[in-house]
Amino acid sequence: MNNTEAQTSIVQRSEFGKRLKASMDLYGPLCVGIDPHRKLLAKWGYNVDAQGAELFAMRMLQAAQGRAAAVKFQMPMFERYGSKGFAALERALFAARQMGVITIVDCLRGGLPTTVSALADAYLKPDAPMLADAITLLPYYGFRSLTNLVGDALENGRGVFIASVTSNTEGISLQSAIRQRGDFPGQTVAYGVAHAAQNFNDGVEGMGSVGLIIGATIGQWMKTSGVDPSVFTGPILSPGYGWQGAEAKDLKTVFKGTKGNVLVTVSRSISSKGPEISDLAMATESIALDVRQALYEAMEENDKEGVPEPPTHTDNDGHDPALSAANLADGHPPVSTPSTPHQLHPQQVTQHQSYNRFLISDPNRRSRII
Ligand SMILES: O=c1ccn([C@@H]2O[C@H](COP(=O)(O)O)[C@@H](O)[C@H]2O)c(=O)[nH]1
Repeated sequence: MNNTEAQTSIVQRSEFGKRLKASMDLYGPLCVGIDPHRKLLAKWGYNVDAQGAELFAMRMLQAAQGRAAAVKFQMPMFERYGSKGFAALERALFAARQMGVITIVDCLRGGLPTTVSALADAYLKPDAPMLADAITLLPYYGFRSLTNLVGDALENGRGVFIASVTSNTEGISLQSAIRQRGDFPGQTVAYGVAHAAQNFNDGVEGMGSVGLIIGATIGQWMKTSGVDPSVFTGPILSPGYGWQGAEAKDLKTVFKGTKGNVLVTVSRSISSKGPEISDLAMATESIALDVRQALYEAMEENDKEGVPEPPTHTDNDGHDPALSAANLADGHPPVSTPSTPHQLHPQQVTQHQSYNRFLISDPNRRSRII
């Protein structure tokens, strides 16, 4: 690879993270989940079929546009209608692109490398029929089974979210299991996933493009999981808030010390307020505010524990004029400062120093997040 190619590759590899971060800076850390549950379609007065799912998706998109950083489509809830369901998802994704909304397709897939490579053709390559900005993946065939697919995503300026600690409490028994051999022996399954994902983000300025899924419901299991979200520099997609029971205090516990890279995805707590777009919009705005406040306080938690806070330069309202929405919309990259040491389990420190190296310590982050 020559220098220009290498440069292009670096730009492409960081593109999704930069776009998502700019959107989070503009609209806050909420992702609106578009899950056309059959009960909701009936409640909204739609047919329980592909057309109903599409109409539902279009309404949710309108409520999300300008109020949330991204939307997440629940793929199996379209797939259940067969080819018509896929066509509905295709059109909803096309509409989202036209509206400038960042899209995640929650396909939660995993498999042998050659098999999952087909997902890049379906969702991530420029001529993909269901082109999305990112997809979700399951790592339980081993993280390396996903390596080529992750590479395809990055080379096309797109991203992935890989399940590390899922929001269903049953998941923790598998995810906190200790690896017996292979990569990361002696560490939990979830830790190995987080570390392998972080490797892709190392060296990327600002937020990376390889994300994790960490449920907001699993506060009591965080230590057991072996995962420390505060040292991860890619985006973290967090389901579980609202309908599944997680509250603001849980976001503060799970994401203590994170640096503006948590994207909370909320579906039923918004869609259950439909079908009126004004009601959906109100629910979106209200949840967006609560989530933003909770994550801001989660960031502060770490500051209280002695991590020095760099000086901020704000105007009287506490906003940094240099980081106005317009400025960020112009694509100005986030400012990074050198990393700050973080507490890890001693075994983790010796074996996996690099997991700890890339804290995003952003002097302007307060004013950007508030
Ligand atoms: O660990 C996970 C991974 C994915 N999800 C998905 O997120 C949404 C949550 O919807 P709510 O209605 O806000 O509960 C849904 O699509 C799940 O399949 C998850 O919940 N947990």
